[in-house]
Amino acid sequence: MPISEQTIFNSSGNTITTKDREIHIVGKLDEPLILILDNVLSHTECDTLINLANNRLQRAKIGKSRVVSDVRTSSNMFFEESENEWIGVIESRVSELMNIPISHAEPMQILHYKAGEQYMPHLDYFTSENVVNNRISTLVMYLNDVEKGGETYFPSLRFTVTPKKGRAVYFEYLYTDNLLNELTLHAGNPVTIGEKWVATQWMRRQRLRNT
Ligand SMILES: O=C(O)CCC(=O)C(=O)O
Ligand SMILES: [Fe+2]
Repeated sequence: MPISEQTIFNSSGNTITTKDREIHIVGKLDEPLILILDNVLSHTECDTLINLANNRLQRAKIGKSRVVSDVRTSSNMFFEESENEWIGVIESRVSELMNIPISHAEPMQILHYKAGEQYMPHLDYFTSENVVNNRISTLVMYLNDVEKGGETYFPSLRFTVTPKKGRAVYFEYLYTDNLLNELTLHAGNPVTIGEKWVATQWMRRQRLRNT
């Protein structure tokens, strides 16, 4: 199939050099564009994100805001915009990598899956009519190695990404051909052994932040 549509991400070459890091493209699907990127985060950054999130997840669990859903059985939390130096550094790297200004970024999400937990197939963009400022791209960053299971799976493409500490999977869904957008349907497979931590960054078409 000839490649026809323009992408947001400029993925030529094997490495992407951001201001503070050399990121490696270790796998790629052309259309819809899906990239597997290694060395997006250092191990120290992964550990720090997990530690910062861990306290807040535990607190969230006893709050009444915790809704039980079958679609996603994992627990989540969101960091405030650049709430500390770690988040600030990671957000600016991610914005440079995703080729979208940080003002278009949603708050970074942390997800924690225990053994048996999963995220059923879903699209990251909103499909209701008249959506303003929809999501356009996603970066899922793996914060730990998962002993078994927990892959990110694209069922329509039959494409699987194995979690690895510091690795990320990138995909975008701003195609004119909506079929390409729909092909980004994805799931977090059940974690079979161990646990799984990810950080998700979603980008919007237009500005979302005031800063
Ligand atoms: O956990 C995963 O592998 C996928 C996470 C995801 O789909 C999301 O955060 O939107
Ligand atoms: Fe998702």
